[in-house]
Amino acid sequence: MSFSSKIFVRGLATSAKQWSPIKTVTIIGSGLMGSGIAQVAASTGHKVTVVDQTQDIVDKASASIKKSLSRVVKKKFPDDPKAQQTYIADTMGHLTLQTDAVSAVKSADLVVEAIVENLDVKRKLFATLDEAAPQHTVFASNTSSIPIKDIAVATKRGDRFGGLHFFNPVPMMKLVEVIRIPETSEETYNALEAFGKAVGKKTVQCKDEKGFIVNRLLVPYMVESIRLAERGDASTRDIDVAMKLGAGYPMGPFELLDYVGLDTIKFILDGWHESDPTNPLFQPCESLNKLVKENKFGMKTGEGFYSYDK
Ligand SMILES: CCCCCCCCCCCCCC(=O)CC(=O)SCCNC(=O)CCNC(=O)[C@H](O)C(C)(C)COP(=O)(O)OP(=O)(O)OC[C@H]1O[C@@H](n2cnc3c(N)ncnc32)[C@H](O)[C@@H]1OP(=O)(O)O
Ligand SMILES: NC(=O)C1=CN([C@@H]2O[C@H](COP(=O)(O)OP(=O)(O)OC[C@H]3O[C@@H](n4cnc5c(N)ncnc54)[C@H](O)[C@@H]3O)[C@@H](O)[C@H]2O)C=CC1
Repeated sequence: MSFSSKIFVRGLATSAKQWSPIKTVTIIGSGLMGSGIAQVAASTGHKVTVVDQTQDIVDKASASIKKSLSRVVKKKFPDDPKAQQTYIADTMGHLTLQTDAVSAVKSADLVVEAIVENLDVKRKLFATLDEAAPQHTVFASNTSSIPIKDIAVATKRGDRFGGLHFFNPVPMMKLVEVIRIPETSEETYNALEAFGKAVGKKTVQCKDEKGFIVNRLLVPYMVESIRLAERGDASTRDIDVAMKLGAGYPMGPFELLDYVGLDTIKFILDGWHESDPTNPLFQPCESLNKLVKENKFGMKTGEGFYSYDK
């Protein structure tokens, strides 16, 4: 191991040039994604604090994580209830859930933001955390669609800011997109990539452009799916069946839209439409807007393009 890498691995976070492997993680937002990121970080030995707005929300997140873990352990430790319970207890033992973001970042090596897909709310959060977090703390957003640089401007730590874009459901999806902005230091990028691998994911790197890789390619597919249904060319159900049986997708587009959350989808599409109003891909979708107006966000509310047992 070269001299520099020895410093690289052993060095304490005493200067911007050195970093320690990420051990303590704070996740802001305990919804679909934040709870999943917390789960995979805690189950891989990281000390995790998850923050949301109310105790009721974090209690729900705790229950959701336990439910997911109970599914994971059935496959991980078949016919071994003791090992199953130990895995769940160990994971939950690494998790703290609370509602105070400022205290939650005081000893964080990494803060991952997974709150609502709204730039102003993200900026406000990061500006507050930038004042509260230690100098060495790395910030990352799990945003689906907002350029990381547009979020990072709210802080004074562009060199310690990046994107960690996980996929839903986090315990099952093997990918995380690691995004850097021009200011992201090499040490920060390496720390983010190492964290992605440490939680069991395959990392890919991409530029800080709209939708990174996967979402940028999902847009034409999912937008055209809705247009196809709105034109009456096929039903949502048949479009889903067709893509699962004809293209081998695990979910059809409408199942996926309901799974992701129509509120999030609308935030994404509205944001891209605002930034590129003439792009035909980003034109508003009538059926999507109608469902969101009726608070039908998909699986998370029990009804979207389809209805679900809550
Ligand atoms: C109007 C249109 C506008 C478009 C605008 C722009 C759109 C751009 C895209 C926006 C996307 C935004 C989201 C984002 O940023 C990125 C994403 O995350 S995209 C989504 C990526 N994810 C997928 O594509 C998921 C595809 N689906 C699947 O992989 C599978 O269906 C899934 C794994 C979810 C479920 O598996 P399946 O076999 O289909 O069925 P089961 O439910 O029976 O599960 C089988 C098995 O798997 C385990 N398991 C499943 N879920 C979990 C979980 N949450 N936790 C733990 N374990 C889980 C479990 O063992 C299951 O077995 P059981 O016996 O049922 O327990
Ligand atoms: N849903 C999906 O499939 C994916 C979503 N993402 C991104 O992850 C982020 C979160 O998305 P979801 O988990 O789906 O949303 P969600 O709606 O399930 O969860 C968001 C959570 O953030 C909390 N929150 C909002 N403002 C907050 C604040 N100021 N402080 C603390 N908590 C706050 C909410 O109470 C809610 O629990 C978004 O940026 C989204 O684009 C990324 C990949 C996949």
